[in-house]
Amino acid sequence: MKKKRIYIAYTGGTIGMKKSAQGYIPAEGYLTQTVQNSAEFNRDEMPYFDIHEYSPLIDSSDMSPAHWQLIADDIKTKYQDYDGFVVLHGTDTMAYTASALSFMFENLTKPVIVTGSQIPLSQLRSDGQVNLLNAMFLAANYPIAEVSLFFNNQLFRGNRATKVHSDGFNAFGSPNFDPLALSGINIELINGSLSPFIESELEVSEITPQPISVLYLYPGINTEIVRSMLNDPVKALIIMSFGVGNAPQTPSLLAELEAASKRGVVIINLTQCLKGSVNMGGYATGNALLNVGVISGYDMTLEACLTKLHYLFSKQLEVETIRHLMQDNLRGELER
Ligand SMILES: NC(=O)C[C@H](N)C(=O)O
Repeated sequence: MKKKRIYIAYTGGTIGMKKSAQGYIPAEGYLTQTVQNSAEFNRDEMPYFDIHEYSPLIDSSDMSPAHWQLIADDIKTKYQDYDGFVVLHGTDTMAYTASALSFMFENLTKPVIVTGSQIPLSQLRSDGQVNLLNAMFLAANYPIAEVSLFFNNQLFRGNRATKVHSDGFNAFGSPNFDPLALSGINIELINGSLSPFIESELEVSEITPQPISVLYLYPGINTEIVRSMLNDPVKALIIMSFGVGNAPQTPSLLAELEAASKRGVVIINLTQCLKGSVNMGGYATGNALLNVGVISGYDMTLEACLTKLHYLFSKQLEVETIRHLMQDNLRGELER
């Protein structure tokens, strides 16, 4: 069988960092040289690969929608020349980028796997080699045509993954959707299916920064705070609510939400709980939100919800269409 070719878009993150007086910082050229010169990455069983090192390399806390666009456009340019794509990325906002890419790509017929590490390759006990090696191997030999995130021997659907551990190797989870694949002694497919080879033209949607507020509810929250989060130019508010989608029934707070919804702000209800879905029919406290025009985000992650809003608002659709599509399953990001 013909050896596969993998394109590695290296955007930054801990994986290629080195120590400095201020803490870890991205180190130009270090990762690229280390991987190119490593016997392990050049074994016969491994695919051919090219690494494109972005300039500047960034800590993923500095990622923005403009970077999502850069990565998506980069992959589009190389799409016909490679069999699969790996995006090397910092872990802090990795789930946002994976979610954003999942919405931006239409007709994806090749795997795009986002990965990184918790300890730099330059340090002892790094998880970088295992993560990158597996991501490349999976992209070449287990092509699942979607945007996924590989970490700690698990391949997750990108728009279902979320960072759950700040300093463990098991940094990511996918609380509402079992992994696409597990990498143990054998590679085991769980929710992923291997894609038949189809020649197709990749479409990339443009994404532009959107003014979106995220409101994390807590007992005693006052209406002033909520009002300030709904001020112009805010186009959408994501409410991180209690339990199955409940909020305090304070009349002034509900009135603010209703007024905002009536003037076209898209208000979405997500749960603060890591696992499970929103059901605004469960309690009167949730039903009150439904009655003032709040829509359900079901079991979406915050990352999926926020990037989906960016994607839909960038298309300049009618607000009603956006409300409708936010509740539809577009890329496997939610289950109703
Ligand atoms: N582990 C990491 O990659 C964290 C780093 N701050 C980043 O997100 O770029």
